[in-house]
Amino acid sequence: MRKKVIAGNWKMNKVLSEAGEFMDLIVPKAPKGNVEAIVCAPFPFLPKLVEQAKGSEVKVAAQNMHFEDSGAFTGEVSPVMLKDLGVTHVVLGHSERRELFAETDELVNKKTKAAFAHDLTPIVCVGETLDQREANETMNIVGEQVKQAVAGLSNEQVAETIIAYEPVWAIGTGKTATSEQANEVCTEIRKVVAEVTSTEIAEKVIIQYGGSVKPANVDELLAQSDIDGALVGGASLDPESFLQLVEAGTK
Ligand SMILES: O=C[C@H](O)COP(=O)(O)O
Repeated sequence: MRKKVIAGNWKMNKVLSEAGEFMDLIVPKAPKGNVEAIVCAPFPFLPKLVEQAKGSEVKVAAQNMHFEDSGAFTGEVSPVMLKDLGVTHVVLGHSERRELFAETDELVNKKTKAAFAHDLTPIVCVGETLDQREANETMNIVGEQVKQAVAGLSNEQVAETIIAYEPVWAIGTGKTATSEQANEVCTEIRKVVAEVTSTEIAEKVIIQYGGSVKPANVDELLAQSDIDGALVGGASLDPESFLQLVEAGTK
């Protein structure tokens, strides 16, 4: 049975003291077992959060990174730096990065390869816009994003990649995809992964759903056959709410 992975993506929120208080609250209470809790925090908080998470099963992720190891890339953060800090995961190709910072599938692929080169687990985000859904393009768009993100990876690396399906129209809008809609696309993603690797590999891949996930709807989403977790924005900012979401992953 695949484990459940609940990742809280804080986006550009909190200050260092608030981040520290959050970790103080969740680290001792986070449930163990077949669920993984990941906090995806802004870069300046990462060293402190990694320190606070030490000895626990809570993992700390970055929300982005550059694909090069080092160099003249003002304002960027490299995979080498993240690894050195003790970060274990990195969110790549979030729709806000794609939309607001012009990230392409090709760039996401370079970053995904760089993550594996430095032993970081990528959480690769894919998802369609409302226009694309209404034009019946969801499966093509999402399938293509997945194929391009994992192009050139070994089967073992694909098996280790976490894929987060986040319909853009459901992010921060309060509009959750129905659990059936979400599962339909997650099932398609697993099919695409099987096409480019094998059924065995596809069965191992963790596929999260993201988009207005909250304690009130998480159980139904996690009960779906191909949804193995959640990438949560707004509802991950409050420690009690985040703990409830992680707890839901143990059921
Ligand atoms: O990375 C998280 C997603 O963008 C979902 O955000 P949300 O839960 O605030 O809709």
